[in-house]
Amino acid sequence: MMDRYKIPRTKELEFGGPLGAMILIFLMPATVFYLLLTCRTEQASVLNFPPPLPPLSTLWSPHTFLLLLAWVGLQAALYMLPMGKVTEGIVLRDKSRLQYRINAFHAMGVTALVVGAGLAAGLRLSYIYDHFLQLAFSALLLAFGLSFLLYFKSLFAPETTLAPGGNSGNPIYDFFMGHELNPRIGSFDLKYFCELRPGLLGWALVNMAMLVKETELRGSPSLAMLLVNAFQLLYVVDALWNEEAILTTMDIVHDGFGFMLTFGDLAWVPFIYSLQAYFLVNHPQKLSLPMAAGILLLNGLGYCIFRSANSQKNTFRRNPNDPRVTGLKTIPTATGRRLLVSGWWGFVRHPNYLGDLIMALAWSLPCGLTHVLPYFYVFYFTVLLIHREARDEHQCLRKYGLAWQEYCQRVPYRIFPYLY
Ligand SMILES: NC(=O)C1=CN([C@@H]2O[C@H](COP(=O)(O)OP(=O)(O)OC[C@H]3O[C@@H](n4cnc5c(N)ncnc54)[C@H](OP(=O)(O)O)[C@@H]3O)[C@@H](O)[C@H]2O)C=CC1
Ligand SMILES: CC(C)CCC[C@@H](C)[C@H]1CC=C2C3=C(CC[C@@]21C)[C@@]1(C)CC[C@H](O)C(C)(C)[C@@H]1CC3
Repeated sequence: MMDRYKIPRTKELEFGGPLGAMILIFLMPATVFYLLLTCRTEQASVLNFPPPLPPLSTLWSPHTFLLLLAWVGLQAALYMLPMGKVTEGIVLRDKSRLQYRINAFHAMGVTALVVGAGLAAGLRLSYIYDHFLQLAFSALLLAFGLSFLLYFKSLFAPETTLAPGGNSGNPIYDFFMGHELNPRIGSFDLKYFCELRPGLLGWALVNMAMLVKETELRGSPSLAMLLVNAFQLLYVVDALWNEEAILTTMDIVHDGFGFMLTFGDLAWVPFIYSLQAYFLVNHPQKLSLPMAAGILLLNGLGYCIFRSANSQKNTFRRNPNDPRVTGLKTIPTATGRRLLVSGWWGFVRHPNYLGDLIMALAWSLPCGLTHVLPYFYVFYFTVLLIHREARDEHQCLRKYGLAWQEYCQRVPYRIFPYLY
């Protein structure tokens, strides 16, 4: 009986299989340090030879490591507090459904109070800027440590709880992709916790620290820094407010919790997504008011597309008879679910990615046009979303077959209308 629910071996390997996974395990941390070190140089040029990595003895600091643990510990404690509602995730292969506490937005409120109280008591937020490399190194160690523990734990997990995308049988590949789908300690869901809280809130805190540092150095925050902080804070607040929506994302439904997501959540997001603010501390940019207004509009446009596309799909998936979506055209599929073919989802096949990419550009533009480095996020994110789109198409074709082919015919562009 249970055999029916066993997760089959992963046959189609992504990221170039075990070799690609091995390369990424080294490349992701190397990219973080390369970008942070280059960003600290006066020229901040990607054309220059990479600055040398400081000796390990200066990167490792027990104090910053403890601070990082305290931050993750605070977020874990807030996650466990009985505030907010409890909801169910999607139906799993063995027909069970896991329960999730929805309280990330509350956690953000309490975190703001804790940080505010700390500031009032004399806490120097610019400590984060001053110890940025040490903090990134601590996050790297934490991500490696957690990934090893997760892989070890997954070896004892029942076969029905493995991740469809991380069950190849190759230890390196499964370590990278994540062998277990929803690793939990009791009711504490490690992947769900890491996906939104320590990293996303950490990103917002890092940005704020950069703003404080800039103010300490130059007397007041620049318009460019204020825009970057405001745009990215909006994105973080939006993610926490719509916490329930991540329960249907590929990361929660398909991908295991391995090095890719552990490092992505705990190190890549807070230290790479904050690169624009880090750059602005030492490379001040003059931004005219009309330019700032243009960037503001661009971010507003991106956000509107991103939010309304995601909300349209989430509303439709939760209740296809909701009056907000009943006017939209759909295609029936053999699974009983329908596909939206008008509204945002009739414009391109991934309108939410389009909005996200427009915002990515708006986050980099305040850094001016003289440097490539602050545009790293735009390049990386374009590659990530094109790759993600291909993975999703593949899964949708398997799920919906002919109906998906009809959808692709009726909505020919994937992300960029008339381009791609
Ligand atoms: N900032 C960052 O680093 C990142 C941000 N993101 C953002 O996260 C958000 C979620 O992205 P992601 O999880 O990749 O995918 P999506 O939210 O786009 O979900 C894809 C799923 O939506 C459903 N779907 C696709 N087309 C239709 C349709 N026409 N009608 C109804 N349902 C449809 C399918 O699932 P089903 O039919 O089973 O419901 C498909 O698998 C996006 O806004 C993205 O930009 C993502 C990655 C990184
Ligand atoms: C560089 C590696 C090869 C890949 C690392 C990927 C991760 C950094 C991202 C994978 C999916 C993510 C999501 C978000 C952040 C980045 C990672 C973890 C997300 C939490 C950002 C906020 C959004 O509103 C969201 C929809 C909640 C995102 C979900 C996916």
